[in-house]
Amino acid sequence: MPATAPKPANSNAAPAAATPMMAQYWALKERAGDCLLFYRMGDFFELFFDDAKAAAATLDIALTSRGEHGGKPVPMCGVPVHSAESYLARLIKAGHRVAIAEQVETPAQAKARGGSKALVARDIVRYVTAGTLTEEALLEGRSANRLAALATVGSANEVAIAAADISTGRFEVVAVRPEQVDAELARLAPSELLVSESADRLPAWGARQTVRRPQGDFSSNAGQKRLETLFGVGTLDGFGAFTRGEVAAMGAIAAYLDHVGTGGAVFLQPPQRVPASGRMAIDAATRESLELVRTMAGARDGSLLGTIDRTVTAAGARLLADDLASPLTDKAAILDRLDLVDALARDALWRDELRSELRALPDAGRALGRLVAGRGGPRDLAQLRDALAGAQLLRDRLARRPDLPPLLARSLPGLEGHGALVDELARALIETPPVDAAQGGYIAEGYDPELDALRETARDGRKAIAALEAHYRERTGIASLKIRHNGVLGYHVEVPAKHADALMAPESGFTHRQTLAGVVRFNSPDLHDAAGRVMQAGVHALAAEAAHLERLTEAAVARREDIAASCDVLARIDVAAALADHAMSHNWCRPHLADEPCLDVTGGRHPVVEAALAKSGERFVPNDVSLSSDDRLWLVTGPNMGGKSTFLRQNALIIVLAQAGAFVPAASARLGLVDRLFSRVGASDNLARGRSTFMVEMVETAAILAQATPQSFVILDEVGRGTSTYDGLALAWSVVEAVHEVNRCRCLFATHYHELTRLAERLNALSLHHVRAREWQGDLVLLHEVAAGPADRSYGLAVARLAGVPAGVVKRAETVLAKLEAGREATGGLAAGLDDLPLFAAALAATPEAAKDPLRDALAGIDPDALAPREALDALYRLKQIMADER
Ligand SMILES: Nc1ncnc2c1ncn2[C@@H]1O[C@H](COP(=O)(O)OP(=O)(O)OP(=O)(O)O)[C@@H](O)[C@H]1O
Repeated sequence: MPATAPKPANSNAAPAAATPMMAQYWALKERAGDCLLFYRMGDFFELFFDDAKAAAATLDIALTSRGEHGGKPVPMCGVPVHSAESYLARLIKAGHRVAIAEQVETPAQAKARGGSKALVARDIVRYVTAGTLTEEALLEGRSANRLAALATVGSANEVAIAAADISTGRFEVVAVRPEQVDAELARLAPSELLVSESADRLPAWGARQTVRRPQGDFSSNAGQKRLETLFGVGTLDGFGAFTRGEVAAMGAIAAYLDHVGTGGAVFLQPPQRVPASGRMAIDAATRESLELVRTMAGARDGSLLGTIDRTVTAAGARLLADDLASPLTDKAAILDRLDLVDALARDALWRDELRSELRALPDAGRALGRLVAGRGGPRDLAQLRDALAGAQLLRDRLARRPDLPPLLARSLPGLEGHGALVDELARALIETPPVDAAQGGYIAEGYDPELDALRETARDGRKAIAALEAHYRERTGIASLKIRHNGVLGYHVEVPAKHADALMAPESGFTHRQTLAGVVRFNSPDLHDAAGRVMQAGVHALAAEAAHLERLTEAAVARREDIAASCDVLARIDVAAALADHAMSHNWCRPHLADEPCLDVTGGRHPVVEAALAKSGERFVPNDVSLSSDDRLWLVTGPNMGGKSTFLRQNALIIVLAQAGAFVPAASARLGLVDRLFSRVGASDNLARGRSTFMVEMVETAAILAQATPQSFVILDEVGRGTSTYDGLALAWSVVEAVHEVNRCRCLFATHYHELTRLAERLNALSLHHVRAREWQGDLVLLHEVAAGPADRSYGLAVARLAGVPAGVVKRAETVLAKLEAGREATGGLAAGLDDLPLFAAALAATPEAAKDPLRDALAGIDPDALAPREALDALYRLKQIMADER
């Protein structure tokens, strides 16, 4: 949902009657565009007009008004600056973007500049947007937070997507075909997506925020320069050979980061090209229906990820989400991961040890992101210190182990080399420094003798002040005399009002400062001196600490790429150990990768359904599957609620897990690598995208038929049920035939159309299976067991009875059913006559689809008599362009 805060009526120019403040507000609002404008007023950020209404509604705070505009009160709301972060978090979550307008001079400076009435200058110093957050409070630790940009270059055939997670610096780019855009965006799931304002179509996949940016941001030439500056290199060649589209997409990210940070640094690692070929293609609809990392409702809990995630670090959790979202197709890479999980699965002691070490490590990746962005503090440096020290210890212990799995052995060097930085940070910082540097006190004693001396002076001064208090009590005889400190007066002497007279006397040595209801406050020359020493030493100490902080931050930032590499290794170990741990406690097995397209699973389970059943003490019934090139399409029938969908999905999930390099929920599993995975399960309404259920079903089915290869795996659940019986059956029939004859992929097809079972006689690689059920003493018992052969009947009425449909209605349905079945026997039923159909392949051959020829089509669409000369010339140019595009 993009933020929509329309500008006030005539925002381009303030009306003559506008106050200077409103004029300034409008100028800033004009620049903020559709972002909510946080306008700094003293200790508050204030919002006006529609911004105020939108923010007040989202934040549930009071909407008031300030002054008038055009005779009407100006709506206003405000949030305190010190707690602005939590309000920002809620606004961002609700889909808004926010522009922060700060005061950029002090009132004194304003006065010096423009006299006593001058307005303090304000400027937008930063934009807070979903994709560009680095604040810990605003981020979900266990999820990646990506900003993506979609660029199309030249002929629309080159599309590239760049994605950056600036909280960790990960920066990737992928070139895709236009039809892959949605799948790729669904994999990346960016929280903010940039598209050019000249793009004529937005991708169907909806980011939480889609932001249109100027066309110039997507220019590949400008992009190249921006990226070279960002990375401080003379050429991008060192990072890889990028296409123009890729450079344009990455450049758009760099331009946006410039825009939102207005100059602030961001942390991006050198971009990595993600080859579309090394990963399993999973389209957006399939991801959604399999609920890999989010449920259909958008929650992590209840997804595959939420169910199996046992990682102990936030970076591990983020990597596991990435792994599940993008399973591999490279056998060697999968085996590498599996070997590591296997080794950790076999050695529980080692696994536990590693996991407890990892658990103790802070999230160094995000701490580094904040430091690079200039928003880091002493606590972030301490997190780096602890994480990197931990990484080194881990490396040393791992290096001593014999038989390290190859992936781990190769990764070890990535954990080293931080010794000098860790030593420096260890000497410089106290054990647990504060998040914020403002109060000081984070640099350790003994690190800097000058700082120690300043602190000593301050301490001595405070001691002297304490001594003065005792001395004054004695001298005045007032036992309740106290020396206090506050922000306005600094150190002062305070006595109850009844004793004040003694100190008021001119010869007392005290100077009156303030009289309050019960107490009177004084100063004295000695106190003034001591306080001055304390204050001066304090100011100098703070400055010295700040200088150290800056230097240490620079030292850490200089090593950012090595630090990020170490974080990646730690995350990989965490993921493998977590998967091993889950596998062992749930009896999962290591999958075997075969060279031929097959899927042999014994005792397979659906991890999410199994976990849900376990909560209510129920047992999941494991099921087998065995697909090969001779028997690659299983038609699964059986009663509603019998477990068909569950069976289909569990096999898709087993494939995803196996190719992500994880163990799988089965007693044994063997599979040939899957290049593309498709799932069309259930007819969930997709009214949000403006298509009817049946339309969605057909669009997705069309995608499967167009793209599935013999290496693909497809699950189809009740295709055709969204339309009339005859249309549905006819479509289901021809889809099964096409999958069998043309796509030739492995496929599980669940259906209620009993008539489809006749296909088994005609299609030799198709076999019939059913989920078992029994009626016992009038009740339906669902066994959830998959068995060979077709279902004997559909049990629809028994399920209706089970669901509590009134007995009278079920009884009536039984009468109707008996009539229908009698009719079926007489006429041959729904599928009567299908036996005479020619085979699918033969039918296809008889109606070859005319080869597409856009030039011919365009020419056919032109009526020369109806064209003016100018239009005829345009038409000629169009034809030339079509020809050029085709080459
Ligand atoms: N193997 C199993 N073991 C135990 N319970 C199961 C199993 N499979 C499914 N179930 C239970 O049965 C319920 C229904 O399963 P599922 O949705 O897969 O049935 P279905 O046959 O696809 O139904 P419909 O035809 O109505 O879509 C599940 O929510 C689960 O509680």
